Amino acid sequence: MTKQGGPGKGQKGLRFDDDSITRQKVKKGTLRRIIPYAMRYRWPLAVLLLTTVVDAVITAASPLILKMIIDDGILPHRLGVVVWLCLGVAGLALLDALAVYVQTWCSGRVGEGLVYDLRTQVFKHVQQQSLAFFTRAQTGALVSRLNADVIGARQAVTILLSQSVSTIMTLLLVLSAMFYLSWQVTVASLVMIPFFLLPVRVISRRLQRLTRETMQLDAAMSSMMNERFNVSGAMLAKLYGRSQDEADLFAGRAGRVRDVAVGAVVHGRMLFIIVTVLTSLTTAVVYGIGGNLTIDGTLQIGTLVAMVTLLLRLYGPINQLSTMQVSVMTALVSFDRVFEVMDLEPLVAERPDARELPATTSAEGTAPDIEFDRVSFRYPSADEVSLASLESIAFRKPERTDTSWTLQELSFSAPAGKLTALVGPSGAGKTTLTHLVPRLYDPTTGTIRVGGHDIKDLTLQSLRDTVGVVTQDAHLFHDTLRANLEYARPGVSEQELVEACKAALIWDAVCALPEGLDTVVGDRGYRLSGGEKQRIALARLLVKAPPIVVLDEATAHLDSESEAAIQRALKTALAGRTSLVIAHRLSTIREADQILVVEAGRIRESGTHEELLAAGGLYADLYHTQFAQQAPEPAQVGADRA
Ligand SMILES: Nc1ncnc2c1ncn2[C@@H]1O[C@H](COP(=O)(O)OP(=O)(O)OP(=O)(O)O)[C@@H](O)[C@H]1O
Repeated sequence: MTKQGGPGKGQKGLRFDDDSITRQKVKKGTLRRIIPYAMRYRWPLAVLLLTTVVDAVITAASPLILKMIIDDGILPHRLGVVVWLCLGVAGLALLDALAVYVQTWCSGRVGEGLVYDLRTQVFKHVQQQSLAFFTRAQTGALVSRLNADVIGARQAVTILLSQSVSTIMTLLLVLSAMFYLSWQVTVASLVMIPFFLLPVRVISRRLQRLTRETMQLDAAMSSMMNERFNVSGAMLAKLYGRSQDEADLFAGRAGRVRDVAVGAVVHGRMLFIIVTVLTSLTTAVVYGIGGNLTIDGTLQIGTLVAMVTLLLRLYGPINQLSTMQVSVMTALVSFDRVFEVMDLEPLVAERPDARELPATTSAEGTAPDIEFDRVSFRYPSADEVSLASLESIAFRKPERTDTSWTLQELSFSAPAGKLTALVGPSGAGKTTLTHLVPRLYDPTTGTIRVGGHDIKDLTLQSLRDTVGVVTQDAHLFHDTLRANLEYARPGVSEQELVEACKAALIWDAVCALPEGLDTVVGDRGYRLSGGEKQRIALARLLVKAPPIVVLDEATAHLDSESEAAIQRALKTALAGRTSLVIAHRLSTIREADQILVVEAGRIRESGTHEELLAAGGLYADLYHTQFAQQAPEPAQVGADRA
């Protein structure tokens, strides 16, 4: 998340003008890495280069024909020559149009193909990152890698190959033609060019920086919109009465985008003005000197016209040549930024020789057990999981010291098919512990085994097929209930969906919805109550039917009817499964076959409810402060257990 000094105030934490972001140098070897991408399109690229050469030849040749029309046709009154040469010019114009058409098609094919390749690769790679990466990287910055940078990277291939070949070919051919026609006029017209090249270079460099900064600021702006326009962000702004501050903060960011964009437009225009002035001055020189030579009779009038036409065709490539280095650098930096994301090794990776976890069912006695063997865990630091440019905040100092262990030397076994409850004070590390089982994070030291297999030896797919997780605030996609449930197991039958909903005691509520299972839910859809959402999450778990269940019970206080419904639904969901439950309800704790008391990242006590109460330790304290008031009437306990 973006660190903020406070809405509307100076954004000290944000460093958009950070050198690491705007002045990035291209890393060594980037060019070499681009080649395989380009090679996939070698045929369209070859045609692209061929048509570029054809275009350059026609550009240089047509003024020469113009000269011949005037000098060899019009002046000596030879109509036949004029007609044939004009037909030649028309033919060349058509050929050039065809060449440019094919060139554009090939360039689009290569460019868009490259955008597709890079986008799909980055998307897949980002999905493989560990949860730690997503807790740090800004969504807007990530989205901009897939949009702006990927498009910038496309330029690298198209500019590098087609523009550079076209520029160099045109320059060589046009200059040769000019020298051939009159070396004196050519030299005179070229003398001024160096005086213009220096300012062009300086301005292009500034333009490059401004373009990069615009990209970064745009990413920050879209990040802010992403955060503020989702339901939770919008609600927070309203509840704390910060709408005006938010508007001011946004106006500040939009203002910077405006200022930088104005700078970019002005610099771009300055380049254009310089080239126009240069063209006008040199045209004047050519007409001045060439006119003189024509009056002398040294030059023919057709040669003079051809010289001026060639000169006008020279400045486009000269301008491109002076800015090409900058354009190529900008495009290469974009490639670099895409590679930077792709080089980020996922912290949780599958071993090359990973094995499938043998399929098990949830039938009593066949679910695998879970074993923690001296497991310690420390949350990875920022530079291990993320990139400064994805956080919009440069790392200034190491974030943590080696002593900040979240879990220390945990050893326990959650028996197969049994319910293990985790209790403990807030911040003790219970959620962190459960995140290690489906490998959302990997332990820093120690081993976790499922069914006797080290989970690091298993394929991620088979592990995640085996472990089902229900978090406290279950997320539902903005889609129909049916699609949300099918997400757990694509292809599940209607009958199974209905059964899962019935078992999670949510079927009646689903039937009461405007369109039943086809009601759109999630962030922008139909709002379900907290209890309903929990039971939908349980139904989704039942659709998946995993042998191991990791569950974080809702802390929200529910009315006794909903509480009883969830409790019954839970009993069904957990039956026969190896369950690890972060328990907030006395009823769950009483049901547990084993209770682990977690405090400050360690397991302090373990046993059954009765044993731990009798021991009079931490659990007994917790029981009296947190759970005792939930104690139901004796009659209800009896009913629950029945
Ligand atoms: N993504 C994270 N990065 C860094 N530290 C984290 C992260 N998530 C949690 N922590 C820290 O780890 C510690 C344990 O947090 P955890 O959420 O596991 O506790 P908990 O026992 O589940 O608490 P609660 O019952 O309040 O949910 C806390 O000090 C927390 O600040």
